[in-house]
Amino acid sequence: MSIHIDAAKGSVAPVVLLPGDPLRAEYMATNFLTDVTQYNVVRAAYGYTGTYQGQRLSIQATGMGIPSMTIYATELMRDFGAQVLIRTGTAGGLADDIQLRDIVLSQAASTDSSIIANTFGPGITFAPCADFALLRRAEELAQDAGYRVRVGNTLGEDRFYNDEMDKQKLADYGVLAAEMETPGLYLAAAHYHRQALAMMTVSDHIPRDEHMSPDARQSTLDDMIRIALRLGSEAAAQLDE
Ligand SMILES: O=P(O)(O)O[C@H]1O[C@H](CO)[C@@H](O)[C@H]1O
Ligand SMILES: O=c1cc[nH]c(=O)[nH]1
Repeated sequence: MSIHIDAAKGSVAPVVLLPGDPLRAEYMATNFLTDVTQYNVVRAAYGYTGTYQGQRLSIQATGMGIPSMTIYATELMRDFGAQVLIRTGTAGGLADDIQLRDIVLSQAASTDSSIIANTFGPGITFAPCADFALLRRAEELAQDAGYRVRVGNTLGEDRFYNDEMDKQKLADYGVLAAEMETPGLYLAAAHYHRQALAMMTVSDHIPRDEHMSPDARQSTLDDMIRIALRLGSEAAAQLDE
């Protein structure tokens, strides 16, 4: 067990999907996995392990924000041996041509967080980025399924409510969407030499003040969840080889 995950070693699979919302973790486990066991309830950060298309996968809620994400990502990799981490989140669109329901794959994660400076000191602006093999395969799976998918730079911001930040400028520089965890995930994965990818469904468009209805949110998240599960099960099969 670790400080925030009260589970026996071996109860977490090498491939872990990471929604922020614990209820999304429960929804994913209940609706998509078979032979499910719940391995964590500490702080209601639910964790489940089950089977998808013959492969053992885990789903761990990470909470909101980079500090929370880095706790779970670190403990999963350091204490439970997780090798592949796939975030299944939501995001607010920034770019003009992003629409609600799009799936965004975070190729690189810009941030206003201090974690980069805390890690590398002044003078270095480390660029947290996705594992390329996961990124390429996720895009392929989404394209093949006919989903609208975008790949690019995302913003992992420290504050959900932040009207001081010049988000228009970020959009002008190609940042597709904003969320709150991916820089922490990519930085932790780089530290432990593991593979990570963040995928987000666009649930809001920030400049246009658009928001997905609860029904649309549910069905569109299902599309992303299927891509993440398929990607995760392929990664698990490769780890077994
Ligand atoms: O839907 P999740 O995965 O929680 O992700 C997004 O939603 C939360 C904000 O509402 C933040 O955690 C943000 O990153
Ligand atoms: O961080 C987030 C997540 C969803 N929608 C937003 O506007 N921001």
